[in-house]
Amino acid sequence: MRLKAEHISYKYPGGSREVLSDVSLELGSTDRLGIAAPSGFGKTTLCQILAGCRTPVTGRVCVDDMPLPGSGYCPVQMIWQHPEQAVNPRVRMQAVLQEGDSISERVIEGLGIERDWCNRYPGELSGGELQRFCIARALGERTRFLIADEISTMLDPITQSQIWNFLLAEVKERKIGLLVVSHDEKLMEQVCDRIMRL
Ligand SMILES: Nc1ncnc2c1ncn2[C@@H]1O[C@H](COP(=O)(O)OP(=O)(O)OP(=O)(O)O)[C@@H](O)[C@H]1O
Repeated sequence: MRLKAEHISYKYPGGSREVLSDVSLELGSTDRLGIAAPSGFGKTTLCQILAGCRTPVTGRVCVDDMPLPGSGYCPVQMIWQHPEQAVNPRVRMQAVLQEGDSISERVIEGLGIERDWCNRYPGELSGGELQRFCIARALGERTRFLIADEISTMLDPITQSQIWNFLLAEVKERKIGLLVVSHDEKLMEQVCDRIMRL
């Protein structure tokens, strides 16, 4: 499968400048692409457009030449930088996990999610524990492309390497195309097979 973004431009409503201007990229099922750029260059905005969370002003995003679905499960899933902003604070973690597609036990275990965490609310977990749930939620069975936007910035080095080791094995096994945004150049060199600079 192939994720394609063609000639994407974006300007926030009321904004004075274009945040993205004529950006194109392609991602195959076994690719691991890094996106590097200074702060404010539109990396998060681009991730949101690729995952169908934001509509570009011009250009289009397709999977195998078909536009992203307007409803139902999106094959392009995004993991957000701040997990506490990506979950409903009023629902227990078990329900958060069930928001997307079905999630295999292998994913739950591989991410080190403990059973009793599932009965807690988001505010009763650490940032790192919460991010594991967000990663699991993005790895539903129908996920074909994964967009990881600064997902490990808040994690300690050991947790960071556990999570990346699991993620890399998972995307390889399931042939999920991976797009990684990070300011950590060393991490990107280790995780990605090519890096695009905006
Ligand atoms: N909802 C919004 N409304 C208006 N402007 C926004 C909005 N969200 C982001 N911006 C602006 O768009 C620009 C790009 O933001 P974005 O978060 O995509 O950049 P980024 O490259 O991911 O930055 P960072 O590396 O700091 O996370 C910034 O100048 C930001 O202020």
